[in-house]
Amino acid sequence: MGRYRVRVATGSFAFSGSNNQVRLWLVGLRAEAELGLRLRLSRGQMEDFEVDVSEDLGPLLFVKLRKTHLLLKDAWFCNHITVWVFQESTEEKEIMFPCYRWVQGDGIICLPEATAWMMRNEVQGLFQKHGEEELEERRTLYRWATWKEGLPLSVAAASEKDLPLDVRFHEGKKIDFEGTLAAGMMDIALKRLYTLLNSWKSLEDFDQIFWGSKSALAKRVHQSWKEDDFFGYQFLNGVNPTLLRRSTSLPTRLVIPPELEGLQVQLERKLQEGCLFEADFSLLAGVQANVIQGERQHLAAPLVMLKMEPDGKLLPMAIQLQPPCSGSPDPPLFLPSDPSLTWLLAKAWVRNSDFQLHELQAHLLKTHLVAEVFAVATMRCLPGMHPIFKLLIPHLRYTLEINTRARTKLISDGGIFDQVVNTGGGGHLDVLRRATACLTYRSLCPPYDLADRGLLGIPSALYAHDALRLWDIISRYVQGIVHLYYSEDKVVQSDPELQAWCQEITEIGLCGAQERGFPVSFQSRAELCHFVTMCIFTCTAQHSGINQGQLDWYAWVPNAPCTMRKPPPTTKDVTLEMVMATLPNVHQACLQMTIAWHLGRFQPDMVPLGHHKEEYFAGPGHKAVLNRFQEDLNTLEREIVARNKGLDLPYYYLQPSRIENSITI
Ligand SMILES: CC/C=C\C/C=C\C/C=C\C/C=C\C/C=C\C/C=C\CCC(=O)O
Ligand SMILES: [Fe+2]
Repeated sequence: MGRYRVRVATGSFAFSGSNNQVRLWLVGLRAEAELGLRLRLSRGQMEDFEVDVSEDLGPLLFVKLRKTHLLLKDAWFCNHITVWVFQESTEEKEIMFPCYRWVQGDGIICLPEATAWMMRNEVQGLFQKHGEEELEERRTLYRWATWKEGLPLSVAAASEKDLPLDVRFHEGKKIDFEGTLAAGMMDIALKRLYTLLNSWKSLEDFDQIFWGSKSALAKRVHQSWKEDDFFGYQFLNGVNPTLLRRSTSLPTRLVIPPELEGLQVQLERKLQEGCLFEADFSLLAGVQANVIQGERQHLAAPLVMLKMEPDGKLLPMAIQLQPPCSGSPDPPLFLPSDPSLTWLLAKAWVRNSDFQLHELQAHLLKTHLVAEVFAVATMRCLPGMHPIFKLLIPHLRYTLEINTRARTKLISDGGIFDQVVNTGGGGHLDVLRRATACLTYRSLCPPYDLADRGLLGIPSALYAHDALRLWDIISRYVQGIVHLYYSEDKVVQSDPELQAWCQEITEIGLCGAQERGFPVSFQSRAELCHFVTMCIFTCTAQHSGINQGQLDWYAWVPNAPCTMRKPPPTTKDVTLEMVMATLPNVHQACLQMTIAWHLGRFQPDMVPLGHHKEEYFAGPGHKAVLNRFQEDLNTLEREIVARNKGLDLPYYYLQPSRIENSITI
């Protein structure tokens, strides 16, 4: 009683095709019919068929798929099924059934049509029921686990092999990821061999391992790392732009000895002028340092005071390496006027502390682990036809696998942190715990975070500028989509799946983060938009801003030493021997360079922000919103490129074409 054209689209990456047979059914409101097609599921191909169906199916609701095999199971990646219904008046009506999943095993997969969510209360509750069944299954596939107490929950998986195929790396990504690591290990072997024959006594000796692939900015770091303005610059626009604050008073931990009265006066003057800034690493105070191959490493918890010059340069004025401690003499203040090696070592200590807070707090916790909570909650709470699922899923690609790998190779017992980082051996977990305990909702939202840190309206604060622009662009995109589906606040309030998702993130995934400003429900469209903007910003722009700099700023090891092998200086007598005995040894330095390159380099299969190919939504409204998003991103791209042309040091981590659509590395 009807004629249909059916298109079956197979994914285009390796192994997407399949030799197995797939059976297809069209499911309408009144009846369903098997199509009896013989599909050739070739990678990257679309196959079209015309079929006649004798029953009256009524309006089409679902397509059902079932893969069967004789001997060999061969998973198939289905992009989507599209059906055109021939109407009486030859006009065709197109109906989309997005899939973008692996079809494995011989279970039935049921794809609701793309606009199902709008009709969930109609068609006899069939969509509703489908959504409930889907969630029931997903809740068994994606379970929460406590990897370590005091950290956000993670996905239950002992290794990446335990993860569902749909969230695993595709073959190309896996080969690239594992291949570059292997190549990096070869590099290390060669460098160690080479340095065996040479001495390791002066800072220039680090040149012996400073070869292989490195960026132009890394070479500039090599050249300029000792300069004070270069040191200051990194707090604004380096690998970790998240710590600096404008001072509102002199920090209480800053004890200025009477002989430095002049410094006190200067600090107070800068404070009054609004040009005084601070970077406080107190979170590291008292953290146990690692023991690497029997040698105790050391940690500091510095405070750096900086002033901003009229030309926008940020210059360090004083460094206190440890907080004062009752019963001990006051910690010394290191100054730019100190002997040059003394000052250099004090700055190196700050850079080492920044490495810890950057990697553990800004990078791992505030992008990777938080994004994982969004990912698991999304899989558990939002059915595939839910608009927020469709909006977020492209921004969650590969995150569960990269994080699972981090838990088994990077921050695990015996992992990279234990091997070469001074917080390793458990201290790193304490830092993560402390950072989790003070993680606020505001700190994940640049308009608030930058205001709280007093960093608005500073022309030389390029991260801040670009982050705000991106926040606005993402926010407009989110609002565009949300307003298509939520006509008023009441629709938000009465969406039980959405409310459960919010609650699951805050109360379960983030372990009771409502105390730190995270919402447990959404009362309005605006609250929903703000939260979803935060999710997308975190998974895209923020991660790119924090991740890419590893390549540039961590390749020249003295600029950001992964460990310190001697205690922080307590006097100003510093020799070159002390500096070299403190900085990482050859092996530690080599491993840092390799991992920084591995994690910071451009990802070959990267999808730029807003340019995913999957089409989960149907209809012109959504297309227009997405086009607008892409145009806004292009405009920002041009602005940043033009700005950077005039800069001595370009800032490109938040250039839209370099921002990945999700956390994949
Ligand atoms: C110099 C960089 C040193 C440490 C990097 C620290 C934190 C990075 C934070 C998040 C990165 C997330 C995931 C990366 C996961 C695994 C790759 C790392 C090492 C793999 C080593 C291996 O597989 O043998
Ligand atoms: Fe990362």
